[in-house]
Amino acid sequence: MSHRSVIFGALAKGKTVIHQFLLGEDCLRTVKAFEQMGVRIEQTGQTIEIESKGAYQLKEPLYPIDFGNSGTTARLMLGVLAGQPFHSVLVGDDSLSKRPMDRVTVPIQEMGAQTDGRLGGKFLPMSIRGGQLSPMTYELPVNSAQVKSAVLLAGLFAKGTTTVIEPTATRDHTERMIRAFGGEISREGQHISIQGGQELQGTELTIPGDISSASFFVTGAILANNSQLVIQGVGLNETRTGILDVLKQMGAQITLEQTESIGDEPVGNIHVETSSLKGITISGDMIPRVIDEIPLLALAATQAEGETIIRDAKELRFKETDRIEAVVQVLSVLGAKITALDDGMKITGPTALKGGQVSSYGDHRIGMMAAIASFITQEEVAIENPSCINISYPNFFEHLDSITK
Ligand SMILES: O=C(O)C1=C[C@@H](OP(=O)(O)O)[C@@H](O)[C@H](O)C1
Ligand SMILES: C=C(OP(=O)(O)O)C(=O)O
Repeated sequence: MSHRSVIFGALAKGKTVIHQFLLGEDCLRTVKAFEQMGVRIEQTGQTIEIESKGAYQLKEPLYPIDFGNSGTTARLMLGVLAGQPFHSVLVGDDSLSKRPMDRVTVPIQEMGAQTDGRLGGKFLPMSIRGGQLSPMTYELPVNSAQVKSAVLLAGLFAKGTTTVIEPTATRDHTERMIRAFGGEISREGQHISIQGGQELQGTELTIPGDISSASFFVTGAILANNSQLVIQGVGLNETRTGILDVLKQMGAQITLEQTESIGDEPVGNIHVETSSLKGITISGDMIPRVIDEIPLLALAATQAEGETIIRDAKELRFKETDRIEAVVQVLSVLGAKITALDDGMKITGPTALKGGQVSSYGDHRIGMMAAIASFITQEEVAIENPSCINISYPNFFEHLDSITK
């Protein structure tokens, strides 16, 4: 959510102040992107202050914008740049340069943006020249909040109403944030509509703790012996709490205490303790609600009684790395009984895990999953290239130390 708040703060007129708990590299990439377009942004500790003249006053960037490893930032920014009457170039790291961008360029081209990129226009490095956009109705061909958000962002610049049809609900932070910045967006069933030409207004907001980051410790506490943990101030938006629902279905002792709402987002404390798990099937509409937590669910499944089957999750193959292959490789090295399926994986448990040397595959979520696995392995787990964890969770090891002491 933090990169989204920077995007909306930069598009909104006036001053925006964002307070947050985690400041990942992906958020800082978004800050740099807008600085290159003339927006004044100051960061003091965990607070970001943005002073913007609004969405129509951005300047043409002189140099390529580097999105590093962040697919969300690159894709959402394609939606923003589609509405800008200038040329920009987008680049990323090795992983991002291999992730499909046509899922966003197809709809924004139809709205009127011109894009080109490597390998027939599908990959970064990519150039985009935006301008006057026409609205469209777009049915998402993949369950992706990133694509939904990019089309809605482009829709802010189109003349008329843009509608995204979402067959399966995906995270709705973009929609909630548009409202937090004074914009209007409506939802009727699977149709989400936005009127172009709205001017967003700067605001002050606090970003709740990220449930995907909290999930590492939730899973660790369930698997470790004799543990009890309370994680405070976590965002409990129901498009994101699938991990808690699935773990509970597997038998985990988790209770939630909603303490407040920050803006439109419910926030609360998660209480969790050591639990015995059983295998289940995870598929269908649940998948978008757990998409980033599937590596952790696979780890949990190695300790669950019986078979866990994860299906309908082919999107995992298009993340920072092919997360189906990466999870299967890492957990196999540690001794799990796990096999890859075309659109998921199958895990049989419980299996005692041994230690070993595993790769993070340059993927923050794989690196953190391996670190949590070490809670239950007989020997040490050595993780190659752990620095990728800074992408979403720079103080992960500090927090890990503090809860394991
Ligand atoms: O919109 C977002 O912030 C994200 C949406 C998800 O991607 P998709 O919706 O494309 O699957 C998720 O995997 C990604 O880490 C962040
Ligand atoms: C931030 C993530 O992904 P992306 O690179 O798609 O933004 C993620 O996997 O949590």
